[in-house]
Amino acid sequence: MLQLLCCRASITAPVRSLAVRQSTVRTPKPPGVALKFILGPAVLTVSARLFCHVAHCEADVNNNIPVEAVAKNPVPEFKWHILWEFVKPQLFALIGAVVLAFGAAILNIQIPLMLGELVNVVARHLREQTRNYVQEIRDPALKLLGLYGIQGLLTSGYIILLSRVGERVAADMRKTLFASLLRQDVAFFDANKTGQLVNRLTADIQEFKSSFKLVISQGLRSVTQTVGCFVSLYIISPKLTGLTVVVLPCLVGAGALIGSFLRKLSRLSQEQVMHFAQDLCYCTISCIRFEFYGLDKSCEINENLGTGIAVFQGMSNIALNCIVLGTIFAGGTLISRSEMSPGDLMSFLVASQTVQRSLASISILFGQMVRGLSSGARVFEYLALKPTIPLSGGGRIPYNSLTGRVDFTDISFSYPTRPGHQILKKFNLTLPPSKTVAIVGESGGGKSTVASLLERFYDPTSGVIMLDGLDIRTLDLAWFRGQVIGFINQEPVLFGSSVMENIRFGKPEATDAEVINAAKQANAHRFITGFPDGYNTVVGERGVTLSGGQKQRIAIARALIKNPSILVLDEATSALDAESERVVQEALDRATKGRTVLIIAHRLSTIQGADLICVMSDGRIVEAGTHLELLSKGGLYSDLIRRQRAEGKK
Ligand SMILES: Nc1ncnc2c1ncn2[C@@H]1O[C@H](COP(=O)(O)OP(=O)(O)OP(=O)(O)O)[C@@H](O)[C@H]1O
Repeated sequence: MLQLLCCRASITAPVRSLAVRQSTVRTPKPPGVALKFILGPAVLTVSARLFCHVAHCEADVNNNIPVEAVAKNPVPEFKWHILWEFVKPQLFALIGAVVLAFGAAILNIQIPLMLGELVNVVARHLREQTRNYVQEIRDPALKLLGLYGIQGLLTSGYIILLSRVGERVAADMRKTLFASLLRQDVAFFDANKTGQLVNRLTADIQEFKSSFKLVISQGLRSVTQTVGCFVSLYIISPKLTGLTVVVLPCLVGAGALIGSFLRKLSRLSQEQVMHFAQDLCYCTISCIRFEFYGLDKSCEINENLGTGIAVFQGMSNIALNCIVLGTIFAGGTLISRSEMSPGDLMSFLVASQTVQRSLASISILFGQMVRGLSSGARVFEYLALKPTIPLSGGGRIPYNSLTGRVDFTDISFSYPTRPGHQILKKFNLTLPPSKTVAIVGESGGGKSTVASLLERFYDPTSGVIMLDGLDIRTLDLAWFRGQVIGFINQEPVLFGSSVMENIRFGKPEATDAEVINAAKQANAHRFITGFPDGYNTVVGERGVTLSGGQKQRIAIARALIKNPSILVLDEATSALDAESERVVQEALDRATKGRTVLIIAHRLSTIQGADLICVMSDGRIVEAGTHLELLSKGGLYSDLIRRQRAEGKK
């Protein structure tokens, strides 16, 4: 699929032949891993983690965006209604996943309370030395075990469901985006880089899928757990919870201050790297010393940033440990006053750790969500694109009454990517039915542009192109390209399938007999049957296992199989050696009989038999006639002939 897209987007030739037919789940690194075992009142730890993480996160986000995009592209808007269209078919699975995740989160809230119960049993046993310890502990222990089991099952369940939803949504998005890209006209591929398109099909969709799964699963769990455990904390000990809430704003304030300083440093470092990357594009030897200075500066800022983060982590470690100590101290006081049991203290510490983990995970998820939304927005931007030249709709001319006469009337044209550069200026030309017209002229004069306009790869800026007196813009494009015009150019695009499939690409419903007949007309049958696998021979990627002349004859067969009324040959033999050219020319001579033919040629020797030869210069036709007429005129054409003969002798 991607190969097809690269093929379509990288050069116009493949685009033309196509146009004729028409998890790694990224788990965010937990910040402050060193603090893993700290049992601190969560809210307090979170502020530290949150701000520290934001600094990292910002650096990460920027690192993923190409310099060019950071500099120029505004982030497109995320369209929720488009996402809804993809999610709708998976709604049942999604609701199931949400319910299971919610259930798992509720059970997670119960676990600290159950642990507290267990500790109370142990403490009572120590205090009262009861003999039936096993009997007493069995029930709460089994309950806890059951809770762990159910929680595990629910977790597996929602992860399975969510990954199913994520994969299907991503696959649907990829298919729809690919189809949407294939519908675009050639001007779109002129303006957009292949890498960018492939990136949207792969990296952006992957990023969106990972974020989607992560945000729903962990987001739901974390929010539920945070709220639930907070309620538990309050129920266990309103006093301890109150203490926590008093300390919180101080820590959040300090964290915010240091966090904003670190973010500033991170931004500075990013800007430095960005400037370096941009400057490098234009850098000459003379400015290399300056660039080294830039690199040193960036290194210095990064070192400062590293030191800042390290100090921040160290300080938050100390703060968190002190808070655990403080909680145990305050809890111990409450226990000694019989206002709290040891089990309650245990529950408080475990619940607060759950809140701490959940809040830290929410802070990570926030960064992930921003990334996911911008990836999704980039994908949706291309999904919503409408081609300026629609592939279907419009009239058709019945085959029996189609004569194949083409008129270019007062055509002016500039490529959309270069609107100021006019290629054709009031260009006029008629291709009479069943006649061969050749266009010659200097390189870059606009000959291939005439063929592109006839194929409707672009529409003229002004003027009209008519088929049998009808403006081609009013005709059904799929019919026009698929049945009326056959196009053969210098670089035929073959796909890595069999010869049979490659020829059938011109007319998907063709029978084997039709394929063989087209191959015979194209002088290709003999060499194809000479292969051990005949028509089933696989031609290799882009036809690498065939010679230039063989590829060209398969392309001719592909064009002939649809029995087109008009044939466009754009430098069809110019890439071939003399022997291959002779064989291909023979095929072409046969193929052009009885059709309206437009030949664009470099080698003038190949078009001497044309009914009309037109010489192009400065965007219009300046001379026209047969070979002999033009020679006797002694104008531009005879000049070109003379020059080519002189070059041939060299
Ligand atoms: N896709 C495009 N976008 C912008 N400009 C283009 C595009 N394709 C061609 N051009 C420009 O249009 C002009 C005419 O190109 P065209 O290919 O029609 O010339 P040509 O006469 O066929 O040349 P040659 O004989 O070398 O094939 C050239 O200046 C070329 O640079």
